[in-house]
Amino acid sequence: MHKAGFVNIFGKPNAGKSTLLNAIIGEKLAIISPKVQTTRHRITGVLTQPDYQIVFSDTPGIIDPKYKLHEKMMGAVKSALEDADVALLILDVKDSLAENLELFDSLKLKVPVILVLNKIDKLSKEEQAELEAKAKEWGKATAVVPISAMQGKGVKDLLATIVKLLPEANPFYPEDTLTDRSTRFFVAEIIREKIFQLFKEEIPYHTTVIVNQFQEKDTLTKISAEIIVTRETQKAIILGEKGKSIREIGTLARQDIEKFIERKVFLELFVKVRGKWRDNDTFLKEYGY
Ligand SMILES: Nc1nc2c(ncn2[C@@H]2O[C@H](COP(=O)(O)OP(=O)(O)OP(=O)(O)O)[C@@H](O)[C@H]2O)c(=O)[nH]1
Repeated sequence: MHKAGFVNIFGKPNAGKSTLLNAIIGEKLAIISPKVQTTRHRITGVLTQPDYQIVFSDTPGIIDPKYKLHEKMMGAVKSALEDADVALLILDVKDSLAENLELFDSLKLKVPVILVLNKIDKLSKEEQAELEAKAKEWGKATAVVPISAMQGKGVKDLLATIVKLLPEANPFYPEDTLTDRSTRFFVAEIIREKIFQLFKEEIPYHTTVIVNQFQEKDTLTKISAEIIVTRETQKAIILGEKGKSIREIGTLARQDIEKFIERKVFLELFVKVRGKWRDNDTFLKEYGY
């Protein structure tokens, strides 16, 4: 009997959705940073085993639609709600349980729910047992599974729990598929990740990245990308003194892209100012939101 289905991962920003997805798929699919709202797109990761296939989506953290960009992100959350076989609702164990449950209640889910308690490496055994008991009292989850996505703890149990809830079906994707996103997309995400890691406060939130050129040459892959910001002052910060900062972004990103595509990479980065890209529908479309 073969099982297959779609599983969506929901949770507040920083709950650990991307880390979990990466732990499951075993490749660096989603970018990870300690700042909130790094994940802006739905990312599908596909796990294929002899007797099952799970298609995962990592949705943007649940947030208020303050900007148009945020509205699009919430759109992604809603569309994910409608097409899953199982929903993983994930929370940070150090965050308020009541608040998270209230948020999950507001989603009005009609699919089976697995409540995932993440970051248990931050709790003692007693604290974990107490939290699990409280989480079970919620009553709306088919299962409550404690994990540490970072350490890979509990991930096997979680997979077994998911598989039990999946319908009988043939695989949806060929067995070597890891994701339906293009390499270009991941390249842009890796560059964005470096910006998140290197710059403080609001800079990363005013930034997007587009890959303009992706050319496979004989000995290397030539990539040219634009970093889009909203103000000249931000451009100056991204460039840094005598281009020091952008060179740093470039070096770090190139190393990771080389690991990801397993080829030598020549990476060219440009910074462009596009005022208010976050509130402009045409730009948002062009940048893939
Ligand atoms: N201690 C600990 N930290 C974790 C664990 N899982 C994730 N983190 C950390 O929590 C932070 C957020 O993780 P992400 O996976 O980016 O969270 P996310 O839910 O995808 O966040 P958004 O992209 O903002 O929606 C990162 O600093 C992770 O390293 C865990 O099991 N234990």
